[in-house]
Amino acid sequence: MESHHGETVPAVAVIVVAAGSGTRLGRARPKAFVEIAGRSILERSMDAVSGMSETATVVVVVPDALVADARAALAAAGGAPVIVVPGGDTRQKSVAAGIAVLPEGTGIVLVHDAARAFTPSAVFDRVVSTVRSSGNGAIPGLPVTDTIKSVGDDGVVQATVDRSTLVAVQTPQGFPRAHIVEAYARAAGDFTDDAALVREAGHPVAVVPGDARAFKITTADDLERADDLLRRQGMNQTSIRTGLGVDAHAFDVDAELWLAGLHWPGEAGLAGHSDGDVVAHAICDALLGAAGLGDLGSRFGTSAPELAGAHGDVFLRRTRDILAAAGFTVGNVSVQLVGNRPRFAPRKAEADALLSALLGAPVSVSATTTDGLGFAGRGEGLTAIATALVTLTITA
Ligand SMILES: Nc1ccn([C@@H]2O[C@H](COP(=O)(O)OP(=O)(O)OP(=O)(O)O)[C@@H](O)[C@H]2O)c(=O)n1
Ligand SMILES: C[C@](O)(CO)[C@H](O)COP(=O)(O)O
Repeated sequence: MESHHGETVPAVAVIVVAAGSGTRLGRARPKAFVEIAGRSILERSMDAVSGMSETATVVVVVPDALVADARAALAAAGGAPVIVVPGGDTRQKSVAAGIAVLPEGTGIVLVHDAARAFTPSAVFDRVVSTVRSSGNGAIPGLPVTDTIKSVGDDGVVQATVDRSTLVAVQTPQGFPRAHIVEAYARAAGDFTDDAALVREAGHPVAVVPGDARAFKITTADDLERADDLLRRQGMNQTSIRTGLGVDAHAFDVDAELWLAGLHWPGEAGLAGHSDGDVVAHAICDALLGAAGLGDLGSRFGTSAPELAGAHGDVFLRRTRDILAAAGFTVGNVSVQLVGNRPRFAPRKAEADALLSALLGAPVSVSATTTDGLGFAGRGEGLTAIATALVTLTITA
């Protein structure tokens, strides 16, 4: 996919595997079609996919006998069109059926268990952003909290396993398309997750933070847990707030340029008490404003000697921590840089990845000029305008 500024942004596809029978759940219907409080497990999973920050192609893999029903139900639910295909008799075969119908131009593939019906959309975004910035696979995982034992056939404990290197992995699992296509083409044997195949094919896979709500509905107890979660969500109120931040600095030809947290060798710098990084400063103002927690000036005034010459990442980390301490979660940030130089597009992906990692949420920076108008058009300085979305959950 070609972006406004000419750089290539890999298009994302999500394969939702929903073709399992749900033997361990023990219901008459295949598991993904079992309802929780009036909506099927599959429909609830689709909510998380629709909540992703970027639009993805969605492929849903269902039992052969339910393809027509699923097509009708998903079309009736509205939203973007979904490709529905029949699965196989193992999860791996169902994923392979989804891979076979991926459209041309897909660059990043996420595979998600429909059975993880309450996975927050932020987990999908986190996986996409890590695959995009690293060029390798990424899977969500949680630390193992129980003591783990290996046990012999006789039921007697053999050893205590060191859990410090263990992680319980979830979905969505994301990969560059070439890695997962190669891994499935070479698959020898049946594996329980996609990362295992991709590792077998020799590609690295990173673990990113998972989420307790991404638990897999496997047994009847898990259905009860799902009911409880819905009840608790009904009692919690999430407040969504947006904020706007604007910053401008004049060029200083004797200074080094730091912009969007990056060093730009050979470019004129920006004048200021700190390093003048307008992108970082506008983001901080947008975040603080959204949370009603002041602004850059009141939080990090020019009287603070330790902030003289400070780089943008210092302000971003501090702002992130101020919001987290007050209970806010950053949803996403969008920034537009206004000015003639530097040419931003070649380093957009690098800037987005750095800022997203700093804030733990998707950040997208774009750039534009003013057709020669105003101080930016005359090449006297730079402006950045940022918007931020933050959420605050109040538990009743
Ligand atoms: N042949 C299969 C088996 C599993 N899955 C999907 O893979 C995910 C994870 O599998 P699991 O939870 O183990 O589902 P089931 O195989 O249905 O469960 P069981 O082993 O209890 O039968 C589920 O969303 C399931 O629908 C699939 O698409 N095709
Ligand atoms: C893909 C998976 O959900 C990651 O935890 C898991 O491996 C599926 O395993 P199952 O044996 O099919 O339940």
